[in-house]
Amino acid sequence: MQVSSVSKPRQSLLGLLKDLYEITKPKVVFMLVITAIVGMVLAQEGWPNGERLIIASLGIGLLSAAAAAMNHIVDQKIDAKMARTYNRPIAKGRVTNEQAVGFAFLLAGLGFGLLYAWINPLTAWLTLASLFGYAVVYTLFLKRMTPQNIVIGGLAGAMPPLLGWVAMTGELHPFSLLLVMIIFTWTPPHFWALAIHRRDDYARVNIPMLPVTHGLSFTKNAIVLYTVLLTLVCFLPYLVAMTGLIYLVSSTILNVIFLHYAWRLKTTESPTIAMDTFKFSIWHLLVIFVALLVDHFYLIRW
Ligand code: HEM
Ligand SMILES: CC(C)=CCC/C(C)=C/CC/C(C)=C/COP(=O)(O)OP(=O)(O)O
Repeated sequence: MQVSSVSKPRQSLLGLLKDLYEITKPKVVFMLVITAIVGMVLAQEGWPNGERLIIASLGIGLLSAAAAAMNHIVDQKIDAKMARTYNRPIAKGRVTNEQAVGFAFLLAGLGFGLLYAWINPLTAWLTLASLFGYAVVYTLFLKRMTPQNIVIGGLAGAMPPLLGWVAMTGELHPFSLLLVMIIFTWTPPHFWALAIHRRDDYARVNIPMLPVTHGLSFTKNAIVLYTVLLTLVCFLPYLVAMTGLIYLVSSTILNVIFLHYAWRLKTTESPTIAMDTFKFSIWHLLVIFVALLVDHFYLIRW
């Protein structure tokens, strides 16, 4: 049999599975599911029904993973040109468009079906809307159009606590919106810190991220302002008696540290401070959501 010299070597099944796993952005999806679970737990007294919690987490996780895979499909050309992303499976051609599209729709169908059949239609539709918000509205349009891309697009990634809450109760509760607001105001400092570090990457592919369009100084000020806003938003769950002192003390300490990072990012020239701030942002959100859980079970009011 003749093998064309231009044909790519076929990769093993294990290699393909690893690549498909990678395009689901597993660490991000893990974090999204944690925030959804916190929404589920806070929706009632004590623990929610275990089986319902697992199915809802699976459904929200599958739709988030599908959204991430769609982001890889839409962004493959720019991913191929950026130092951070050039080795991604679709950008490199290790996963074909047909494979990726089939995989993304399979995950989306499974996730939607699980939520619709076993949880409730409202959760299924809202989660599908979040997928659409991230994979289409953010990735296909906003990302390429405006430096406010991640502020508006961040709403999709902020939705899981509300999705989790609706999964348990079938209703939209204002308390769940406070959790959405925390992630919504956290997203700009989370991402812009990374975008400062990767500014040249985004400039090369003409993606109008804030440090490219408005410069470093403007972006650093915006990070400080959003971190102040985040700190204020984090007081709200305590002020409306949704949470107790464990949450208040934990979130305040975390926000003071985040503010310190943001201030150092603005005022020092350290080459590592932008990435340090980005990395801290992930721990910050994770610990705040763990604190919400602990607070739910060991409520201390003052
Ligand atoms: C529009 C909103 C967002 C944007 C633009 C954004 C951007 C990014 C980017 C570019 C990375 C990759 C950094 C790298 O490759 O080293 C990243 C990593 C990460 N993001 Fe975000 N993010 C957003 C929202 C979120 C949300 C809502 C969450 C979770 C609640 C989240 C959690 C994470 C985590 C856990 C990582 C680390 C992943 C890893 O180490 O592989 N992000 N984010
Ligand atoms: C159903 C549901 C809750 C959907 C939300 C799905 C989701 C994966 C949200 C996370 C947001 C995120 C990682 C944005 C980065 O995209 P980017 O294209 O700017 O980053 P990249 O260059 O690393 O791909």
